[in-house]
Amino acid sequence: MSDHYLPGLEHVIANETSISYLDVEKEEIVIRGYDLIELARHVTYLDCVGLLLEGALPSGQRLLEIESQIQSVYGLPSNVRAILHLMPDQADMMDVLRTGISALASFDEELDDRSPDANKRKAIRLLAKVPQIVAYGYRAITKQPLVEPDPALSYSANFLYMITGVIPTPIEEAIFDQSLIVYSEHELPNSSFTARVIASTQSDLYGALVGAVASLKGTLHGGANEAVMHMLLEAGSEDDLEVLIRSKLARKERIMGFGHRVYMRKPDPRALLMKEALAQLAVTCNQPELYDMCVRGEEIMRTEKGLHPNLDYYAAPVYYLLGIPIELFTPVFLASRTLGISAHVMEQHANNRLFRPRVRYTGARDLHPPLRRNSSESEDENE
Ligand SMILES: CC(=O)SCCNC(=O)CCNC(=O)[C@H](O)C(C)(C)COP(=O)(O)OP(=O)(O)OC[C@H]1O[C@@H](n2cnc3c(N)ncnc32)[C@H](O)[C@@H]1OP(=O)(O)O
Ligand SMILES: O=C([O-])CC(=O)C(=O)O
Repeated sequence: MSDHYLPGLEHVIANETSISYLDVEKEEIVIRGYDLIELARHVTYLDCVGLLLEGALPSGQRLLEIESQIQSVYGLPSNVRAILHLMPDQADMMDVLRTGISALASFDEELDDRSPDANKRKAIRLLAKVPQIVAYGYRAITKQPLVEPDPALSYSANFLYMITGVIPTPIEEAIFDQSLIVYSEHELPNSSFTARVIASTQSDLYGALVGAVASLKGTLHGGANEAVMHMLLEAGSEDDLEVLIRSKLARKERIMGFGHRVYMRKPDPRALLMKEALAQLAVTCNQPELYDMCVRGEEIMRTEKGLHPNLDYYAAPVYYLLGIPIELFTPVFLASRTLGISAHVMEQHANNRLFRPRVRYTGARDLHPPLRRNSSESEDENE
């Protein structure tokens, strides 16, 4: 047994996969052979559903089938809706989502069937229902009118519509779809790893996804997109953002939306795409100052720390301009990542080896407990 220990499993190869790979040198995110950014520019999120779950980009006919399969299972069981209504007003939306997915599991008749076909059908059901848990859960808790899915809309337009209650413009729809693609899969982040670890015990897709929700909630991972928006709003202007970032850095605080375990000091290609989207939206929404503020933040971090923005830095203001409530930024990320996580769980189930690593022990040895069980006499002796 090797006693080589790398904290945080940094640089450790923990899996073989044919799903995706971060080629940091080439600044490319490889998704089943394709460049993620090229996919985001040319195809739709539903194409990526075919690519990730079935291994190849779907034909036009298959794409229509995927769309109708998803639409045919839109809707939440009434008991799941009731559970969402019971969540307290102050609940974190990631906790609401975790609870909703967990509740949904027991309504899936194929829950414990780990065959590739059953897993794919469950993934399709999750892709239909997770966005609705996000939108419905938020509206239930904030006591807003509930918005049912509209099958006349595209997958992404419908998701945004269920959240905002307004049918998006074609530009908004296209940008939101691109954001879902860039959030859909990213090799082996903490959340997908968590899901694979859970799946490796032969546990089910829903359980693995619930674990991934808990992982993604943290601000070192998905939770950063919400933290970024709070920081931008707290600053309110370019100059004040500079002051805020500098004062945080002086206090040795982390600036959310910057840095990445794998990219380290190289750019995250997804952030560049979302920066373009922000530039476009800032014009259509007449909010050029938000774009300028973000660019200033990026420049300060590059000069002060040599760090680049990650996807969350530019996705946050994009979601803000799309009218998505800040509490839903991370849930939307999870809804999109449900796709990649499902692919990882399917791959794990298809070629499984239980995850069970070892530790480097740093605790005490050779201690002996007091003898409490024999008699009160011997216990007294020990005291
Ligand atoms: C979609 C996603 O999930 S992307 C990640 C989203 N998360 C965030 O944006 C949170 C902010 N970022 C971070 O905390 C980190 O960059 C992480 C957690 C993402 C990656 O961290 P790690 O790989 O553990 O990097 P590590 O902690 O070793 O940092 C290396 C150096 O960069 C600094 N650093 C890294 N990120 C940041 C940051 N956001 N702000 C300020 N300094 C930072 C560290 O302080 C450290 O500096 P030092 O060498 O002077 O001590
Ligand atoms: O890869 C990571 O560690 C985090 C990340 O960017 C993602 O999950 O999209």
